[in-house]
Amino acid sequence: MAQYRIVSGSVAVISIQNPPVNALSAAVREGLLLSVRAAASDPLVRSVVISGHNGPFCGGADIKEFGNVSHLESGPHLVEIFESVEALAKPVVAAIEGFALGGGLELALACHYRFGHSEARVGLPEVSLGLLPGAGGSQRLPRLLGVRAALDMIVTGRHVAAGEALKLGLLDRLTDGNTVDAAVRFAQSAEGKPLDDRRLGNRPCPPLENIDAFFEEALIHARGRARGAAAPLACVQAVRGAATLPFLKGMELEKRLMETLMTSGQAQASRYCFFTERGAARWTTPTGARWDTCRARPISTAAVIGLGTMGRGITVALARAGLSVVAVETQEHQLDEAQRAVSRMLKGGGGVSYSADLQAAAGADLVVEAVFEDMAVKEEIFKQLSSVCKPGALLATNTSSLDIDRLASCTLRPEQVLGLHFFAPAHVMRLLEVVSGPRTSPQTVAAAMQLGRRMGKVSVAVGNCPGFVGNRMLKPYLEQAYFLLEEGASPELVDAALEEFGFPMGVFKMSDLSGLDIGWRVRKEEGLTGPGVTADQPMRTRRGRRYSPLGDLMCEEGRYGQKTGRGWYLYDRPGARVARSDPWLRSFLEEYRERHGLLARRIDQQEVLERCLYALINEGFRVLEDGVAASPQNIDAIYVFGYGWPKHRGGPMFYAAQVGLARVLEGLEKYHKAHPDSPHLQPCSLLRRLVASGSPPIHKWSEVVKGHRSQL
Ligand SMILES: CC(C)(COP(=O)(O)OP(=O)(O)OC[C@H]1O[C@@H](n2cnc3c(N)ncnc32)[C@H](O)[C@@H]1OP(=O)(O)O)[C@@H](O)C(=O)NCCC(=O)NCCSC(=O)/C=C/CCCCCCCCCCCCC(=O)O
Repeated sequence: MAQYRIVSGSVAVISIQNPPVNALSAAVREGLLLSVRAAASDPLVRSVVISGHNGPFCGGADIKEFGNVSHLESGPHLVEIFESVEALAKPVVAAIEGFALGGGLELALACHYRFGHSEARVGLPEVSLGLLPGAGGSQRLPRLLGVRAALDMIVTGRHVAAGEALKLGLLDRLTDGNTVDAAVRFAQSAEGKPLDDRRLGNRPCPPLENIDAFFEEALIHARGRARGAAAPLACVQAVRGAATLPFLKGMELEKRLMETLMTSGQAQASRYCFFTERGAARWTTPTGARWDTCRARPISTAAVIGLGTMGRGITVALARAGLSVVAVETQEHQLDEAQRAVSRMLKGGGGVSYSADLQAAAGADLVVEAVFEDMAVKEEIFKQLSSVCKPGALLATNTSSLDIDRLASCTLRPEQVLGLHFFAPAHVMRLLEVVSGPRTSPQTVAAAMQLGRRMGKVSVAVGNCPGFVGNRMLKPYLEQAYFLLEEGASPELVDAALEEFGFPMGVFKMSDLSGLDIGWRVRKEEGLTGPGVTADQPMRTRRGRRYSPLGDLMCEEGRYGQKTGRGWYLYDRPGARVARSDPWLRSFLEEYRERHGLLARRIDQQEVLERCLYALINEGFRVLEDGVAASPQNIDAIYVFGYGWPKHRGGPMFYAAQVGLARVLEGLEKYHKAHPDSPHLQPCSLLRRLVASGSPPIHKWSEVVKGHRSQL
């Protein structure tokens, strides 16, 4: 687990060996400490190089051990090992290839010199795991870089490229060649030289003026960005310790803060997200296809049909992944504008050609249709693509809710039809829902999942149903928010509750951002509003269920959200982003309630959260029951990476487990009793069964799900 060898007569090379990322597991820690002691006691050894075996230096502490305190406590502790490294009376050089992250960089900081490959990256990303750099990183980095630069790295957790790390003084030298060889040569040149000044634990932190004001401001800033996460604030406290306390006292503070974080629900949730993100690559589909039994055909050319906002973003995402893309827009004026916009985003041409003719898609391996949400238009395009495109080409739609199977039926190659549901802006958002219908072939899914990875997306394979997974679950959430307005809440109250929970924006601000007219169009297609609804129908009931026409009424007033400068909030001008409360809306809601005989009551944030989130979670259980998502982890990945669900709360299904399934069930029962005309509040049978089976942990839910028959 740590290889030890002597090279060039006097240099001990200690190589961390734990593929794939050389994480610091108990066995590695054991090996590392033994090796350091061996180097210390061998009189022939005059210097030491620490490297990673087979490429990467070290991905940090072994995150898999974090859930288990006995694992964490077995083997020597990182702090103890790093102290031994720093105290060594022989120069120690870290040879960093690939990455040095978290505990990996903390190890490098304990070394006396740091050599990096020019393509390496370094960082302290513990904050995104709900932690802080708890093996001396929060104390050594500020002593090396100064408080400002260290605080930025620690609070954001960002990866820093080698070039920047050199400029910051984090790396001493860079090489384009073999890092270990260069480090060995350097170590030999440093043999016998004094090391006191190279030990960061001996150094004071570079002084900073107005230190109290600096940290007060840093805390306010971190609190604003943390959205309820504790780790960023603890990071600020720890760095303040580095700036104001002697090293050993700072280390004690770091340890206390780390112990609190490590055992917190937030760290557990963040860790869960880390593995959930990676687990999505091991996909399965409702038809039984699996990631490890299908070979993907490579995709190197793509066509995008329709160059509105989504089509442009998709073009950029594909081009950035190295595909050669032809972007097709049949409306000439839109084509020119799109070409300029895409070129701007790509900062140049970037392998994209443009055409106004669908025939241009003929040679593509993959076509992504991204025209507006109109089934008839999409059906026509799929019919044409079926004959235009080469055999074997995959035909994808970027619809956010329409039936993939219906589109597949318009083609002569239904097994090659799928949904690629990108999220706006498509070149930025990490999530991709890969939607397969009953006839989509496993190879098609495999190719799409592989492409998603190339684009740097978290790709989640889901089944076909209205809204797929994400938007299907969003519907009951939105519906409850509307109902709450009818019952007496304001958009500000609902949004404040959700933002305090950790969403970047509440449901009404989100609705203003994406445009109220989108949902209006969908409701018209579904026959819930518009000309198909006769005057004798009750306004607040559809198909025997409670219905809120509030969104429709807003659209009839021309209030589409940010784009019209008015929605649930008021904006300075169309397209402006800063939401202000609108007195008009207050009167509008009062008049609406009066017209419908609704008595406004006092609603608190707790009710907002329970009504909106439990309804969404309940639909999540239905999604699992139907087999549309393969696992609760996949649902959580969708919500964290596509819908702004706060990472430190793990995703809706994880949150339900953390709250307690019995409590969620009880809440739903209570609210359904009070609102029997709202079926989304009726607890789903899977939730009941899970509670009846003693609320097993989330990774065992699949055993209960298996008892259900998939409806797909
Ligand atoms: C950039 C990466 C490293 C690589 O990316 P990529 O090449 O794309 O590969 P991936 O698909 O991401 O990963 C490949 C597989 O490797 C697994 N993996 C990755 N990193 C780790 C890791 N650090 N540990 C374990 N496993 C890891 C990954 O899951 C993949 O496997 P699989 O597909 O899931 O099977 C990228 O992977 C990356 O970014 N990794 C994470 C880097 C990171 O965040 N590092 C920081 C880790 S935290 C840390 O280092 C902390 C250090 C200080 C610890 C101090 C401990 C003190 C404990 C005191 C508390 C006491 C508690 C007291 C309790 C009580 O009260 O009793």
